[in-house]
Formats: sequence, C-alpha cells, structure tokens
Amino acid sequence: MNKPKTIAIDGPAASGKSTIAEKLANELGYLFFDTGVMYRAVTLAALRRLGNVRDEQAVTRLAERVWIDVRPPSKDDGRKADVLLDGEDVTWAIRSSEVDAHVSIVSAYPGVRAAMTRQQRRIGERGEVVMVGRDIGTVVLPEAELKIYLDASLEERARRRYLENKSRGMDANYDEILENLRKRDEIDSTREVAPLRIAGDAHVVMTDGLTIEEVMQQVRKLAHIE
Ligand SMILES: Nc1ncnc2c1ncn2[C@@H]1O[C@H](COP(=O)(O)OP(=O)(O)O)[C@@H](O)[C@H]1O
Ligand SMILES: Nc1ccn([C@@H]2O[C@H](COP(=O)(O)OP(=O)(O)O)[C@@H](O)[C@H]2O)c(=O)n1
Repeated sequence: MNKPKTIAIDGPAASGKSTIAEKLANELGYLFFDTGVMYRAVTLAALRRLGNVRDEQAVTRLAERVWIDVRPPSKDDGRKADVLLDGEDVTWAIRSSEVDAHVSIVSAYPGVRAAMTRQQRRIGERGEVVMVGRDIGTVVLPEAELKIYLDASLEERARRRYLENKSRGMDANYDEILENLRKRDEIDSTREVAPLRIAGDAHVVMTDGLTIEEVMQQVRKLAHIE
C-alpha cells in the first residue's frame, strides 16, 4: 500500500506527539514540523515586548509581524529543531514555565491562529510532512492522508513532562506541571476557534502503559511502514 504523503498528529500536551512524529518523519524521510513552537514563539515575543499577553489586538499585530523560522537542528543538545524569532535562536527560551503558563491564552486569539495557520498550510501542502499540533487534522490539513490522535491520561502526561524537564536540568515540580497541563487542556479544548478535537477520520492511539517503541509499532502500521 502507498505511504501517506501528509500525516497529521494531534493530541493534548505531553502525550508524546513530537517524540513519535520526529521518529516517524525520520523513518519516512519526511519533514517533521511541530506547530506548537510557533505559538510558543509568539507568546515569548508578547511577554518580552508587551510585558503580558492580555491585549488581544496588540498580540495579534505582533503575531502578524514577527518572523518565526523553524529549521533542522543545528546543535546536538536534545533539540528537535531550531526555532528562530526575528533571527534569534529561542529554541530553549520557548520552553520556560512562563511561556507554558501563557501559551494557551495566546493560542485562543483568532487573529493569532489565522496568522499561524496560513504559514502552516503553506508548509503542509508541499507534502512529505509529519505535522504536529492540536488542530492539524481538523483545521490546518483536513485533507491529510493519515490522521493520528495521540492520547494519555493527565497523570501519565504530567509524569512524562516531569521526567523530561528533570533530565534537561530544569526546575521540575510534578504538582505544578500537572496543574499547568490541566489548565492548558481546558483552554485548548474549549476555545471557540480550532479547539482540540478528535477528527472524525483520525486513528486514536492511547499511550498509557506503552513504551515509545510500542507506540511506534502501532504508528508504523498506520503509515504502512515495514
Ligand atoms: N509511550 C510514549 N510515547 C511517547 N512519548 C513518551 C512515551 N513514554 C514517555 N514519553 C516521553 O514523554 C515526553 C513528552 O513527549 P513529547 O513528545 O514532548 O509530547 P508532546 O509533543 O505531545 O508535548 C518525552 O520526554 C517522551 O520521551
Ligand atoms: N496547532 C497548535 C499547536 C499548539 N497550540 C497551542 O500551543 C500550546 C503549546 O503547544 P505544544 O505542542 O508546544 O505543547 P506541548 O504539548 O509540547 O507542551 C498548546 O497548549 C496550544 O495552546 C495550538 O493551539 N495549536
């Protein structure tokens, strides 16, 4: 069977989307594109330049003007891609707890989504891409040939993010991480524009109790690899 040319992977925070998508993209020789980094970069720009993210109009104007670039990793420090904000490498700055705490608010602004979605479609429509986010299968690339919805319980996701942050030498507090994920889930799935939803034609993979390799085995079958 033919391999799908465009693959959309959606799901809640820390369900394993970027880990699985990066591996899948490498096996297929496709581009791996994590759309979450774009919302994170706009959030970082707003926090730095406006001091907060409350002014929807100002944040939207900023989203329309900033230049965000996502490129293959230039350093071997655990990054899956380089993220540039107006030319500055912000790959790690966008992972701060301050960005974590504000990114869902920024992502709920319709004008911000319109600006980001336009750029993501341009990249997705070229094909040979594994694109990751919350609304890829539903809004950005509704024609994607394979849609996967990766899920895991809130507690499992908090445990994964806690271990990930600790291994990177970042401050990690399990209860704070769980609370941040819970709040982001809530905003991401109840916002008016492009809420987190399982596309009607998506394959749901529940990853609780599965290793990364076990998830990959399921995903490879769906992508007709082997
Ligand atoms: N079964 C699994 N599937 C995917 N990721 C897993 C699994 N078990 C543990 N992880 C870990 O979970 C963490 C969060 O994964 P990540 O890919 O960053 O999620 P997302 O992109 O959905 O936020 C990573 O450190 C990853 O190694
Ligand atoms: N396609 C997307 C991707 C991310 N986002 C938003 O950006 C935030 C950060 O996304 P992310 O994928 O980097 O988050 P993690 O799951 O990696 O923690 C999410 O909580 C959403 O609010 C979105 O709204 N739409």
